[in-house]
Amino acid sequence: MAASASSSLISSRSPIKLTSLSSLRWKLPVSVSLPRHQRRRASPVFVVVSMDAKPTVLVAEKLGEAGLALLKDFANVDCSYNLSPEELCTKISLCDALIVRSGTKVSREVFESSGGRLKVVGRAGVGIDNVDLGAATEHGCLVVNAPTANTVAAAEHGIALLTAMARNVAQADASIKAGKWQRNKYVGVSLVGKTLAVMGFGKVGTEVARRAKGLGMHIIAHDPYAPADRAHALGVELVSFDEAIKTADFISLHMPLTPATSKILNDENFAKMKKGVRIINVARGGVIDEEALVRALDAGIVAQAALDVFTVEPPPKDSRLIQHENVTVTPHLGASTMEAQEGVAIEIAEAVVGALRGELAATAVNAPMVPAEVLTELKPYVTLAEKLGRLAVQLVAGGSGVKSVKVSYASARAPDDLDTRLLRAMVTKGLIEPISSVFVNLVNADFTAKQRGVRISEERVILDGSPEKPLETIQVQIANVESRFASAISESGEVTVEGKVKDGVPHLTKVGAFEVDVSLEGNIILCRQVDQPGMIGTVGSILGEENVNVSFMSVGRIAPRKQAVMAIGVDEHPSKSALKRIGEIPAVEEFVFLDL
Ligand SMILES: NC(=O)c1ccc[n+]([C@@H]2O[C@H](COP(=O)([O-])OP(=O)(O)OC[C@H]3O[C@@H](n4cnc5c(N)ncnc54)[C@H](O)[C@@H]3O)[C@@H](O)[C@H]2O)c1
Ligand SMILES: O=C(O)[C@H](O)COP(=O)(O)O
Repeated sequence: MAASASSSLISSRSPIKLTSLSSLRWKLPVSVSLPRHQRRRASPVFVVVSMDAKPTVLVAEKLGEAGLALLKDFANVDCSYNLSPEELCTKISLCDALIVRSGTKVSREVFESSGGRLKVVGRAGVGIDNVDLGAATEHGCLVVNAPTANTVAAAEHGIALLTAMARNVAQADASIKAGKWQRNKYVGVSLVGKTLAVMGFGKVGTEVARRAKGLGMHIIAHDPYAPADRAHALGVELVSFDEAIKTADFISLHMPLTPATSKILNDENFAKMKKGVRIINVARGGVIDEEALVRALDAGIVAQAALDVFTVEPPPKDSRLIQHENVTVTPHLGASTMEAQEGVAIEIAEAVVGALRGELAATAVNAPMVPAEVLTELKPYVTLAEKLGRLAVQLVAGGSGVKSVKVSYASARAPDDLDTRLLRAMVTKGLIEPISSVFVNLVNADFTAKQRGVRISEERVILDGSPEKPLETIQVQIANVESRFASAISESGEVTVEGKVKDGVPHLTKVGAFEVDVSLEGNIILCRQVDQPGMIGTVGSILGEENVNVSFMSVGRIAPRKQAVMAIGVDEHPSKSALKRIGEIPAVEEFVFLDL
């Protein structure tokens, strides 16, 4: 049954070993062939597709052969290049994954057109500004990228543009091919001793700095998020944005395109630069206001620019910027070396195949990343969290809207040592999936809860003792609702369930004020009765007669011969008549069947 399959998770960006988590894959299909209710029960926290049928991967831009071979071993691969937006939207409903470079816009329409089938978008490169991340998250679609394989290629291209620009290589080449010999016109500038400002001291920026140092340049860098010690280790000084652009002879751009960096080089900032500054851009065209750059070139503030990327790609043929004689351009070639493209193809193919298999995604862009060792430890608690969510919501009476949920984690660990994002996502999944048609995973859990107006707060209860286990108990409480099983309401008025992990197996240990102990491996019947001899036998025999296997029974009572709650774990779904017979036992005051 579904409960035997566990959940698949997401990890940190650092390379990780997945073997210990391979058992986390869901075996049940989530493909279109299954009835909806079964699909919901089988849906993992993270991904993805049927392990029975081959998934389909649409490769929408050219990808290196080694990557294609990896994909073909696992999936049906449809290589369709140069699709129009309409064609992409039509095809996508038949695809489980999509792989693109920077030339394909993966817009909201693409996610909407996929009808929920698209589960992974792989960006074969770094920049994900062509993917609508918000829409991906809302649709529970994981976005992965290949952030490392083209770093050196981009840095080398930056240096190529820097040196070619300084010595007018492109212009002189065009001139000589036009039959001219203009030695005086193409006198260049030297690099040694000049100041280069690296804007964005990430992977590419760092490699550019390293190489430019070898050319004898003085390097400064601006990056609000880069650690100063990494810069110092390379002999690079981190400075403010203004200081960087005011003092540099050369400015090389290496930041992502974000709302904060969009058109960051504009009229106002060009006016602050040294007259005769030279600009290199191998990041994204949109970080420069291109019209302002033309004005700065015309005014002589910017002596030269070397650009690999443009706001619109390809740029209009008659663009003044492209045609400007002091501008050197290449058609977004930064990542285009044989080596980088093979590397990127392998990196993205591995990420996409892994994600489709339900393994950890080390390069997830739109999901919280939880380190692999934390995941291994949290695995049984992840299942517990989902089951408690499922139980709690089924205890709510129809018509009561679930709006306010509190999840309490009791642990001897220091709060910083326990990452609860994954557990919160799983409680959310458990709460929402039984009452909706939404597929909830780690990618879209917070969004889905917010969209449905469910506020999930978290509380840490710090326990004394040794913090060997990550958690002692997880408690889920739903406030301001009525319950189908009155005994599930705690003294403080919330539907309350609590559980713990025993020998690696999740157990329900509390319902309302009643302590019980039942393994959360099958389904559960909760009965409130007057505590008296023979009750376990009576209920057990009814279930036996109805061919329902009882896996666990536990009774929690207020006091002997007073009210008690019996929790019965059952392997099968009892028939209506079995449940009716239990309800008719005179001592039974209320009962509920809970589907896990
Ligand atoms: N031309 C190409 O073919 C090509 C190839 C590879 C990468 N790129 C582009 O280069 C850029 C850098 O890639 P990367 O792999 O080094 O990414 P990265 O994430 O490793 O580095 C980006 C750095 O920019 C910094 N940053 C963010 N906001 C900033 C701001 N407002 N000011 C200054 N710095 C800021 C970040 O802190 C980070 O350190 C990206 O835009 C990427 O798309 C282009
Ligand atoms: O962000 C990147 O990785 C580069 O811009 C490369 O883009 P490309 O894959 O379209 O060459």
